Amino acid sequence: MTELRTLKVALLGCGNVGAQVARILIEDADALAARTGARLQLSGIAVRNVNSKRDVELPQELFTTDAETLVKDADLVIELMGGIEPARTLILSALSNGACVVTGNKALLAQDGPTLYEAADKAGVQLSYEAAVAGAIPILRPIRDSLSGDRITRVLGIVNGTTNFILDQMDSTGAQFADALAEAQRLGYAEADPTADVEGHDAAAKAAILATLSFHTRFALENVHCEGITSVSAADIAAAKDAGFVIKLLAIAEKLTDADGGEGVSVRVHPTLLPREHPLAAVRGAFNAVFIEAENAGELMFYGQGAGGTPTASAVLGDLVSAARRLVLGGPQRTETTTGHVPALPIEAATTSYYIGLDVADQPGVLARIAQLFAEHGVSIEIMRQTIHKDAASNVESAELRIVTHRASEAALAATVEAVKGLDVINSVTSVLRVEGV
Ligand SMILES: NC(=O)C1=CN([C@@H]2O[C@H](COP(=O)(O)OP(=O)(O)OC[C@H]3O[C@@H](n4cnc5c(N)ncnc54)[C@H](OP(=O)(O)O)[C@@H]3O)[C@@H](O)[C@H]2O)C=CC1
Ligand SMILES: N[C@@H](CC=O)C(=O)O
Repeated sequence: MTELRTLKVALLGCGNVGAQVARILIEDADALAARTGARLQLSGIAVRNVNSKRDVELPQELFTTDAETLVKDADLVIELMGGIEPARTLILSALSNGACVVTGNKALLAQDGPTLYEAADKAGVQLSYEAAVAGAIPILRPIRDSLSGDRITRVLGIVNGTTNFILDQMDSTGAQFADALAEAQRLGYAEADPTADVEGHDAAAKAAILATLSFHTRFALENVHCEGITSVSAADIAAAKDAGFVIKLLAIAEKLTDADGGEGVSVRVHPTLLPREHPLAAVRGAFNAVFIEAENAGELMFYGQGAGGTPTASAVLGDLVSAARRLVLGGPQRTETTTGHVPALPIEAATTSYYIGLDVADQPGVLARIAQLFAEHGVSIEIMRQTIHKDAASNVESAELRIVTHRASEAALAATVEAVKGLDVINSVTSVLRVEGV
């Protein structure tokens, strides 16, 4: 039997994901060699502190704090440190040395992707990042390869496991936000700084990557309208539940055509109400799901574990085997193709349905006045439901009004809400949330 070639693999980071990647590289070495046609030898693991306790028991001699030297001698580099620096410099150094790089670092890709893609192209090596979007779900390769002969028109997804876990816990068990976040951190779903999750920045980075691949045009983080879940209250969740909805943090990238036939792409992340029977409403815990609409394929849905060390390691290993196979077979490495030039649209260009909760005086003619105001602003009402409450102490009755609109522009909705607030019969506007799937 011919001796297999050995490829040296440098691992940068040994946290939630890195530790599982190291474990699989060691435990499944023979199977990976058989699939790759080369032995993937873990040559070292760069960390901040070589003495930290790890989730997995690994040979101590593999650990180093000298990432620069480790990278210089590698055929393949896996970056799982996170953050911008030193990850960026180490990846650029690896690429310029001719190593293929696998990363899960969506924050870096969304901030400085073009520099990295260009460096990979220039060096003729592969830069892969399946793990950067939706954890274990194979989503980037299907978009880039399987759908490359089609035209994607819309991508709609739950792409952050931490926020889906938090919203699901709040909805199903009545958990407090802080407790649910602490549990997501304990389970290894959250980013090192969980602000990136709860403020929507992690989902926005993923939305930029999805939009870039789907529309063959580079979209950066500043092209993504981003709202996180910190403003979603327990009362919003309860009201949504009562009205037959569930709140999810959605990432949306869709091609829009204006009245003059001009095309653009709206990329946005925000909390969204979904009817409980909608397929994305059934995505629980840290699971993710991505819907794709394409002109010829129609509707596709991808579902699986969106966060966590072991599921994410699966995506990293898939990229590693694929890059190693190319090294074994020879020939050019895959390069990025961003041949399109579709402009990014501001949030004002997006249209969506809205849920509006109002606390109103219980008086005759109130509903008609409100409906009239919506009509005057060009916002058409799909559902209007009223529930009467009586304050036990004062005996005063008030009405809770729940309105779901047809699709309207952000600008029309904002103007409507402002006008509604000015009506003397309105006690308060209790929620304004976007709605999909009605
Ligand atoms: N967790 C998840 O579910 C997912 C994470 N990702 C991405 O994967 C990457 C890794 O995530 P995760 O494993 O959760 O992160 P962790 O915070 O758990 O681990 C980070 C690792 O990188 C090391 N590290 C950090 N900074 C440095 C530095 N300056 N020099 C040397 N080593 C450093 C740390 O060393 P030490 O241990 O010594 O502190 C640690 O081992 C991130 O980019 C994340 O966004 C992608 C998909 C899912
Ligand atoms: N923090 C991220 C990890 C995976 O990308 C998430 O919660 O989805």
